[in-house]
Amino acid sequence: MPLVAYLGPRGTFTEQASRCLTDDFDAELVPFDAVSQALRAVRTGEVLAAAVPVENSVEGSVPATLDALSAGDPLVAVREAMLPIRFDVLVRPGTRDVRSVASHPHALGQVRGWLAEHLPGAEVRVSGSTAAAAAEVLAGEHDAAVTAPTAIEEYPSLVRLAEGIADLPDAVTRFLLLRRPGIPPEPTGADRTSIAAVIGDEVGALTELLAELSLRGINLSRIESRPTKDRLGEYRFFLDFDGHIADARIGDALSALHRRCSEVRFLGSYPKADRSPATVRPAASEQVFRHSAQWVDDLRAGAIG
Ligand SMILES: O=C(O)C(=O)Cc1ccccc1
Repeated sequence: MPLVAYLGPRGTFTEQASRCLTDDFDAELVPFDAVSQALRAVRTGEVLAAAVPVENSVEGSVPATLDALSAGDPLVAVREAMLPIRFDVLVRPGTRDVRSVASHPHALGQVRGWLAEHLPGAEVRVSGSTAAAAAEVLAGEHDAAVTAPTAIEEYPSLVRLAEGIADLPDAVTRFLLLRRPGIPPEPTGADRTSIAAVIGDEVGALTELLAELSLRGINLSRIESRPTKDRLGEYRFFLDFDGHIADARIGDALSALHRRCSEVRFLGSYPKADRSPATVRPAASEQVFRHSAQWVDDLRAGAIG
């Protein structure tokens, strides 16, 4: 049975997401302590794929995931999942005074208001994941953990101090299933393409990169920058846009970016979790692209334009 890595231990949001991401094949889910370790296991071939959190509607991107995607051998996303996010607070039975509370940074960021109101004196500590924080509470390292609602099933000797909390009730986290590069999943008409691009430190470089997309009627759904870590002021841009590399307008835009950027990494074309079809302007449709490419071919072959 293929192995699929996830950010563990058992009981994380990513474990839940990994079940959605593998619901069309039999997979054995294997927990790893960090996103970077899960991705390393994909790169070495120890596992087939890894489920990782990539961004949240409240806290933004997960930097550990973006960094692990841009360093090391390339990986590509083949599926995405969205999970609504609410949290429980778990403590050891009999805990009266909560002096420390731990969780994954993205969880802490989404309950900041609740913590300030209900546990104002507690020291806030960062753990590798929400479930790692629960394990650490069990071991007596912290008094409370902010966890996924499913975590109590893995830590039944802890009790809920609070249930279903979130500063913003409609928070959603997006997860990706990443594999070693291969033929992308078939286009569905409701796909997303992700890339990471490094541009030169020149006037208008970012505007020109974005123009390559907008001129071809491509809808950008995310842009995020991370330092390249090579030199101060140099950034890698993570872009998500509607469409599939098999689409003429996307292939055309990618080849333009390849000419323009000092580095472009293809991070996959995969079906969007919400299955919302891409809206394509008439001038950017497959048919129009094919027709105009044919026109150029005909001219080259000596036809009269
Ligand atoms: O720590 C977890 O449970 C994770 O899967 C990472 C995470 C943390 C907070 C919201 C979404 C994902």
